[in-house]
Amino acid sequence: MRQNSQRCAPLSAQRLELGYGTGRRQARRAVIENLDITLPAGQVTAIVGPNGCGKSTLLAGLARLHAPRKGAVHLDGQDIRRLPARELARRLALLPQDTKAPEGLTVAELIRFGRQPHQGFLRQWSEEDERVVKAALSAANLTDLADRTLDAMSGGQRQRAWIAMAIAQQTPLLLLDEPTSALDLGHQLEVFELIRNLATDGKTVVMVVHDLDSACRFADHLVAMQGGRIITAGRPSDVVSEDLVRTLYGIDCTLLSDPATGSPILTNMRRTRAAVKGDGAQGTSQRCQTGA
Ligand SMILES: Nc1ncnc2c1ncn2[C@@H]1O[C@H](COP(=O)(O)OP(=O)(O)OP(=O)(O)O)[C@@H](O)[C@H]1O
Repeated sequence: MRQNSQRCAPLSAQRLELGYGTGRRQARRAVIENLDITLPAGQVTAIVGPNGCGKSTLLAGLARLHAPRKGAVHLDGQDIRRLPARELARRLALLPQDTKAPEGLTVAELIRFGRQPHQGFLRQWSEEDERVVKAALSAANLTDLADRTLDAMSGGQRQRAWIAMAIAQQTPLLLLDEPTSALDLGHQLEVFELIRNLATDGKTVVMVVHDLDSACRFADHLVAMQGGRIITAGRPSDVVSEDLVRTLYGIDCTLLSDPATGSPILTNMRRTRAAVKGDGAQGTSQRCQTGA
């Protein structure tokens, strides 16, 4: 399941700096600073880290929603600033954390938007588009809800509809910001299995995830961020340690190995004394080995 090629790294960033605002209104402090990252092709990468450390900002920067203040993002070796918008949308899909759809839009209509990069003046809606939309509905287990309007659905159902739209875009690369945040345990598992299947089919998936156990179980590659920087990256079983959990979250824990999958799982969690006193995870931030 995890033997996919690393023949090329489709997405990477070099010395990336990202921040908010422009001109005089530009916030002085960058959110992401001097960051290098390479996302392994055909694999699932999970980006983890505490609230506000810059995960969503990084994902948006990788998808060209934020222009870098410094550095660059490369897709298959090309600077993404040079790619025409339609071409970028055929190669990379981003599912942001905050999604908004026009009132009254149905699930099927939303998913059809995913086909837009494949349409054109000479290329109208086709049977192939219809087949892809049906397959995306089925993959997200939404076939029975295809005609339901999004505003009449639960948060979890809506989240699956947006994932289906990203799937219908049929890009080799998917960037998913907290794709399971509104889902119950059963649907979380369903979405993570779907993500694994996408990687088995050769796609590269990058997801921001808060649940470290799920990140370890379903990702091949884990990137841990703190304060706008990557503090460690690699195979989950190589990089996740009790020290890392303490550094990131201000939590002491006992790390065990899942008897079924061998991936690290967190047990016996309690907040560190520093966290209880209000120092959060910051007091231990330098104790973890760095290196992305
Ligand atoms: N539109 C914005 N304008 C100004 N600052 C912003 C904006 N969006 C985010 N920030 C700031 O950038 C920093 C990183 O935010 P970001 O959303 O990337 O973090 P995150 O790691 O994804 O957080 P979370 O886990 O809570 O989703 C935070 O300090 C946040 O306040």
